[in-house]
Amino acid sequence: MSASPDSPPQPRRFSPPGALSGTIRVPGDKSISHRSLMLGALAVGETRVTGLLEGEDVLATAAAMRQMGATITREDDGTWSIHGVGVGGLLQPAAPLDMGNSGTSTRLLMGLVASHAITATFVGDASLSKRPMRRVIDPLSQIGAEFEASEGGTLPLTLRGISPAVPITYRLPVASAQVKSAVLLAGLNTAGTTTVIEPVPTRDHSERMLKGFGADLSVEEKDGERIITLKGEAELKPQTITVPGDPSSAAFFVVAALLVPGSDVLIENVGLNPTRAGLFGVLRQMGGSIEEVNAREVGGEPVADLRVRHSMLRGIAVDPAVAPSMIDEFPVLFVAAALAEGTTTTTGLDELRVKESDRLTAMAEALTLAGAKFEEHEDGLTIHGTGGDPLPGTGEGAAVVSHLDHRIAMSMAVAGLASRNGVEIDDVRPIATSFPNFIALMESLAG
Ligand SMILES: O=C(O)C1=C[C@@H](OP(=O)(O)O)[C@@H](O)[C@H](O)C1
Ligand SMILES: C=C(OP(=O)(O)O)C(=O)O
Repeated sequence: MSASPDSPPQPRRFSPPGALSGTIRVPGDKSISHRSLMLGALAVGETRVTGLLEGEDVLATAAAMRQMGATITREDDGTWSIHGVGVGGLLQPAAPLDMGNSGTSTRLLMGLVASHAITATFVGDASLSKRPMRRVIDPLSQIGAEFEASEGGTLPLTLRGISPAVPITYRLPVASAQVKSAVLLAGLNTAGTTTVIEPVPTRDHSERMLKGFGADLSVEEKDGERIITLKGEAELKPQTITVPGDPSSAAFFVVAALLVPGSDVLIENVGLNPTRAGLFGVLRQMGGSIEEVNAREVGGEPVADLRVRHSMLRGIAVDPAVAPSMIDEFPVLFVAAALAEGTTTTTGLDELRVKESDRLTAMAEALTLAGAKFEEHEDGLTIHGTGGDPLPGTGEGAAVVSHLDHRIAMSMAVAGLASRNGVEIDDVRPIATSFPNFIALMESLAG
């Protein structure tokens, strides 16, 4: 699978498989994989990474870091080796940085470039070129970087970094780990103290990993807010990193096992950082049988194996406060809710409208086509579940539209497993951005 514009769309039908059973291991965490490459590229010496996610988004980050001077190689056993250039040592890229479909690559790399005296042009695919970049342009302009971008603040854009940059204190206007990380990464090569105030906590991989690489970073909690302080002109020390499995990828198989009658599945090595694991708590609240076994720590992150068994789910009102800890998991939660008993309400999800697609409208359209019942609101969906009956599925000649969004494609693949007639998806190429072996793992569980 490749989302390269040169290859034609790949439609595919996902049909009810019978019970799912067996043991699988999902690929490495996407957020941690991006950050391993970026921080490794800024350390002096060799960083070694095992379990790196080899999806298109992460490979776009690797290519960009190479364009800016890092030496990054994959060894035959799958270990990645990164020789960094040192903080302040990024080189002027000779060509535009192609970010593909990846918001994380774009926003975090904009932070890195902003405090180096280099100029970079960022380009991306049709989905990424619609996504808002003003949220990083604003704080990075405050440090002194300059931008040439369209009125709407979208890609393609050119960023002229500055060194020395001005250290800032920035209060996040949106709950976004990407914006937080962009400001912190810019702070690495900025003399003085950079502070980010986070009114709503988001995934904390940047903080954990910056500390792990030896940056002087501290986090204080005050009046329910997180205040993150980073001392600049850092010297990062190379690390040996084991990337835990991605909970956002495990989510699809957790929901599939809950929905398909008779299923009993073990998903090994799932990262359970509390800023990421919100979905599993919500599914348990709905009555889902998800057991954590062999809880341990991998690469400084909590990890466990998840045993998931088919369960009758009940609709609930999902607390909007958990949204940041499961922000990428709502599309597949909507699928779970579509088969629950009673009504599930979700609110506070405006951010879903600016992901790879507008995930509220895309899921509303896709679930309608598959026969689910719900209402779309400004900031969420209300879903009326079937009470455990399979969804009808898509009819002859009808295909759900994935809008270049891997999570829409994978969520509707799960809906197909839990349907009577199967679900046809217009294009499964986007799945390769975050989960290249998704279909192979699904087939292995279906026996
Ligand atoms: O920092 C990260 O690695 C990510 C942050 C989130 O985006 P936002 O910062 O836009 O919420 C998430 O949706 C994305 O998949 C990965
Ligand atoms: C939103 C996502 O990723 P990104 O912002 O990196 O494109 C995602 O993986 O669901």
